[in-house]
Amino acid sequence: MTYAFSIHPSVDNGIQVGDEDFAGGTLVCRCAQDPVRVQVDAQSAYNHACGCTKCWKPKGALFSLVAVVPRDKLRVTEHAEKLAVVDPKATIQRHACRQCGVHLYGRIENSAHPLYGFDFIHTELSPDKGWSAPQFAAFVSSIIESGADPAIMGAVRARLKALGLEPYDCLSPELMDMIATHTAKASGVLKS
Ligand SMILES: N[C@@H](CCC(=O)N[C@@H](CS)C(=O)NCC(=O)O)C(=O)O
Ligand SMILES: [Zn+2]
Ligand SMILES: [Zn+2]
Repeated sequence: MTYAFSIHPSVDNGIQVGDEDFAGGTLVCRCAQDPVRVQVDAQSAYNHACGCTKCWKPKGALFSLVAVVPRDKLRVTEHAEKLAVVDPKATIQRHACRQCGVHLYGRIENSAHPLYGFDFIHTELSPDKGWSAPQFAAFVSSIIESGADPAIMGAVRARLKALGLEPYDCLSPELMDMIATHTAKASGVLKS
């Protein structure tokens, strides 16, 4: 079966399973010369497709693939001088290569944020194999904000389901519950 759209090149032909024993690798930007390199000393978690307008997507893809790692397990090892924050006002500070445009990592600097401590990465930027597989699709309706025809949404959701990526219009229930629990504890509604 061929489709008129690409969810993402890493999943269009089926999803590769992750390796339980994988413990991290390198992310490399797309510059032919002097690429930015980021060392991640952890397996990724919560890997998912994100349809929002802010997450970096390869050309032609409707979705980004984005995962998290602990922020203390990520460090820029080469050409940090090429990085710039895409939108300094955003919750997630996305550090992109000014030359080739890919986002090397996103970081939350507000320590009160429910997802503080997670850095956001795109494992497709790594030559290493074994990163955790995408599990669900988030912010699916948001692809319309990037120009997707609303008429294809039924087909997009059906394709995501067929790939095993349950579509949600915000984050997955597990993550939404985690965020709400953090908020309820911060306000005192729940005991911490
Ligand atoms: N509909 C909006 C949704 C943006 C959004 O809320 N993105 C989520 C998923 S990445 C988020 O957590 N954003 C925080 C941020 O971008 O800093 C869009 O597509 O721009
Ligand atoms: Zn680059
Ligand atoms: Zn996103």
